[in-house]
Amino acid sequence: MILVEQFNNKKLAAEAAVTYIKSGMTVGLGSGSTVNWMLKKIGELVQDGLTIKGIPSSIKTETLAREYGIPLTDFSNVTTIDLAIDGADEIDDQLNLLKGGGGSLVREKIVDAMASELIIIADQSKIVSQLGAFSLPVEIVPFGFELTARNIAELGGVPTLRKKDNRVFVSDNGNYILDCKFDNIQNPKRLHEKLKLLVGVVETGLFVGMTDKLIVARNGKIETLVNTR
Ligand SMILES: O=C(CO)[C@H](O)[C@H](O)COP(=O)(O)O
Repeated sequence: MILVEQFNNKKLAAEAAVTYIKSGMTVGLGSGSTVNWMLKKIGELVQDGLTIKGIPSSIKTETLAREYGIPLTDFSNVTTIDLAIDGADEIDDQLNLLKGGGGSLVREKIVDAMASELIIIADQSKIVSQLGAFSLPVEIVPFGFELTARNIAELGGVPTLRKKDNRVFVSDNGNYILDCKFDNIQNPKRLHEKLKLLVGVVETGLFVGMTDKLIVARNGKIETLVNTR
């Protein structure tokens, strides 16, 4: 039997988030396949007269945004981002995130952290009770990566150097990524802090306490959760 997904939940969540974008805004553009649906929709709205400026969080997003005709800007021209919309690999019930499956975690974190509001878009497959089934991406400086990997292993992770097409994957920032298996990340903030203290670590895929709103599509229905912290 072939199971065909009845609804495109990523597309639904992305299009629901776009309704929060208003003309005049500077919008942080996340990365990933869910965000790509958002870019398509923003492109259509721009054709219809929406005036925004986007700040992309990856070269892939930048390329696609340009193809869709979305006007872009950068940090030399803005002091604030009104709204950022991004995807995630895992989302826990505190709306903490595990991100970086697409390898864009550093730029995503910079864009998301700068935004006055961060909306996360996802289908239901991303909702978990505890982060960590997905290996945690950690971006590291290439020099001495073997040592950084050993130090991460001492914290209880099992790091694997990310490869693509049989070559070491290199991020948009020229760095490597270690996908680190931690069984059950019980305290994401603490783990993030410990990893950040290791020399050679640039950034982790743990986005703790950053989400303002989660838009998740489940079986064709949208649920919106607002972080009231
Ligand atoms: O963190 C990310 C990329 O670094 C993405 O947001 C995350 O991987 C979600 O991707 P998708 O929408 O394709 O499931």
